[in-house]
Amino acid sequence: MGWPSSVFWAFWYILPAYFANASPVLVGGGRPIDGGRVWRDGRRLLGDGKTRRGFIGGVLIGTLVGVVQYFITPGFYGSLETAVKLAFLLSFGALVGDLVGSFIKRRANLPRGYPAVGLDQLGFLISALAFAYPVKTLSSGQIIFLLVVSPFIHWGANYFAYKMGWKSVPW
Ligand SMILES: CC(C)=CCC/C(C)=C/CC/C(C)=C/CC/C(C)=C/COC[C@@H](COP(=O)(O)O)OC/C=C(\C)CC/C=C(\C)CC/C=C(\C)CCC=C(C)C
Ligand SMILES: Nc1ccn([C@@H]2O[C@H](COP(=O)(O)OP(=O)(O)OP(=O)(O)O)[C@@H](O)[C@H]2O)c(=O)n1
Ligand SMILES: [Mg+2]
Repeated sequence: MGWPSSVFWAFWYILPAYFANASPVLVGGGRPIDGGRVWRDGRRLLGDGKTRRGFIGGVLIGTLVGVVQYFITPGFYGSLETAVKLAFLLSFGALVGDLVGSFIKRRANLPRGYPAVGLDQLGFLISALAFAYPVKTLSSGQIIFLLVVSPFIHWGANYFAYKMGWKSVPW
């Protein structure tokens, strides 16, 4: 594979995780996953920014993106079943990583929405890659590429969402 094609397939592979991570901003809200509960340090388990609707909506949208991707490039996935499994694991993994990130942020006494550089941009990605690994993975070069470029895309996407009035902070 030449590098333009490696780069393309790396983005194509990770797209469900990107969608899953971005969707809660638009579809989230309502009851927080932690139900308002506090940890033994007296602070919220996850906080009000992690809602059940955002989580479920993100997993559904990310998985749906995988179905669409299958019909565009069936050869990349081999079967619809593989595409759905992969997209589900990438989406679920991304959102679990997002929850772990919030758990860590609350333990560090960072309020909801406060930036944690590294964690915010890479937590969801590393978790998505790990969950999806058993079904299909990328070359190590492609993984390193995603780790390097995703923070910039994440910042760009958040800035865009802020400018659109979808988020109250540009991170
Ligand atoms: C259909 C429904 C209801 C929702 C679709 C959601 C949607 C618009 C998905 C876009 C998917 C996508 C390709 C997103 C960009 C990739 C990415 C890593 C997103 C991470 O999500 C960040 C998200 C939440 O941040 P959090 O981790 O703190 O929770 O931010 C929300 C962003 C959006 C809802 C807007 C999505 C942004 C765009 C469509 C614009 C994308 C702009 C860029 C990629 C700029 C590129 C910049 C550089 C520097 C290259
Ligand atoms: N499982 C999720 C994840 C996100 N969101 C929505 O998406 C917004 C942005 O997500 P994120 O930046 O991950 O949350 P923060 O509010 O920054 O909270 P934290 O400090 O815990 O990361 C949240 O405020 C919330 O409205 C949601 O409803 N459910
Ligand atoms: Mg945030």
